[in-house]
Amino acid sequence: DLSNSSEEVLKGIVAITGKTPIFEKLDLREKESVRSFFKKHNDVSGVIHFAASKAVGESVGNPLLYYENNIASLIYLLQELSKQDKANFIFSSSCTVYGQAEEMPITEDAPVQKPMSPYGNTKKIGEEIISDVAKVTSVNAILLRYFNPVGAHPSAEIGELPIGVPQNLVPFITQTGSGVRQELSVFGDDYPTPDGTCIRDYIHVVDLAKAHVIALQRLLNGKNLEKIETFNLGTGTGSSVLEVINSFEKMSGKKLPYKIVPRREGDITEAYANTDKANDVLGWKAQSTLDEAMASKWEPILSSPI
Ligand SMILES: CC(=O)N[C@H]1[C@@H](OP(=O)(O)OP(=O)(O)OC[C@H]2O[C@@H](n3ccc(=O)[nH]c3=O)[C@H](O)[C@@H]2O)O[C@H](CO)[C@H](O)[C@@H]1O
Repeated sequence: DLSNSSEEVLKGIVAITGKTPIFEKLDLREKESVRSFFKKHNDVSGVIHFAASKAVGESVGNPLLYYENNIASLIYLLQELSKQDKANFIFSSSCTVYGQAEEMPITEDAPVQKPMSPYGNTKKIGEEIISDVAKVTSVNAILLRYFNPVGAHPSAEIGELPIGVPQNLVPFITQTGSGVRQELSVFGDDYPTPDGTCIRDYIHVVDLAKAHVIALQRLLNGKNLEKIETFNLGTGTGSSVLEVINSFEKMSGKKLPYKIVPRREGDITEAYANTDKANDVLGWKAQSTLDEAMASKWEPILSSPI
């Protein structure tokens, strides 16, 4: 889900633990390979689980791919982890579990709703599986509900480079800005928001990555820890689609060709986070503004080979 920040997370883990992570390719959908990995490495102190698919549209067309990739792999991991005396698990969840929340900003206590897509449903089901397992096993888990991750690492070595036509707003903007795409479509300007376009909470991937390092530290430290904890990871600020476009134009100095088209099915009007719990309990706060995220060095990423 967040492969573009895993390098940052790994660097953080090295800094915290002083240990070099083991790099090993592993197919989590293969129960036997998960089992043999844990047999070989019986001293795994924590797992951050990023290995999931995240394209909403693709999940509607191929739900079983999503249930296998996202749910089967999670079950195999938890089966092995729960055999350990002590196990720490961090899950990439999503604000999609809130659906269209009634109140903004959204707190972690807001009711979870059945998501509109199989992708979203894998996040909701994933959270439920982890909670059930954590209640009766050695597994301690932190569920991180990401809002909308954007931006790239300053090294420009990691960033978002979707294969094919991007479905998400920011990669579509950067590709339009660089001329790969001719024009951006804005999905609806008749929403009940100040400028009529949808509102989201865009969080810089590096801020998001740092939250994982802190969450892992919290699990390893174990102080005042509950078996299962949930945190919103957002900036706390909502931005409309037109505001994101304006920010990109300001930071890149490029004019972005766009047209207003009808609403995209399944989009909610607005979602932005109340981040008090993450601020207070994790001691984490997003540092980057939308402008800083939009100023990410995305050009080298776009021109790099897939
Ligand atoms: C409901 C749902 O499952 N949401 C997922 C989707 O969030 P979102 O649907 O919020 O992310 P997105 O980047 O696809 O869209 C953000 C906003 O931009 C608008 N837009 C998007 C593309 C475009 O070409 N033109 C345009 O106007 C869109 O209508 C929305 O209002 O993807 C995210 C991945 O980063 C997360 O996985 C979210 O869980």
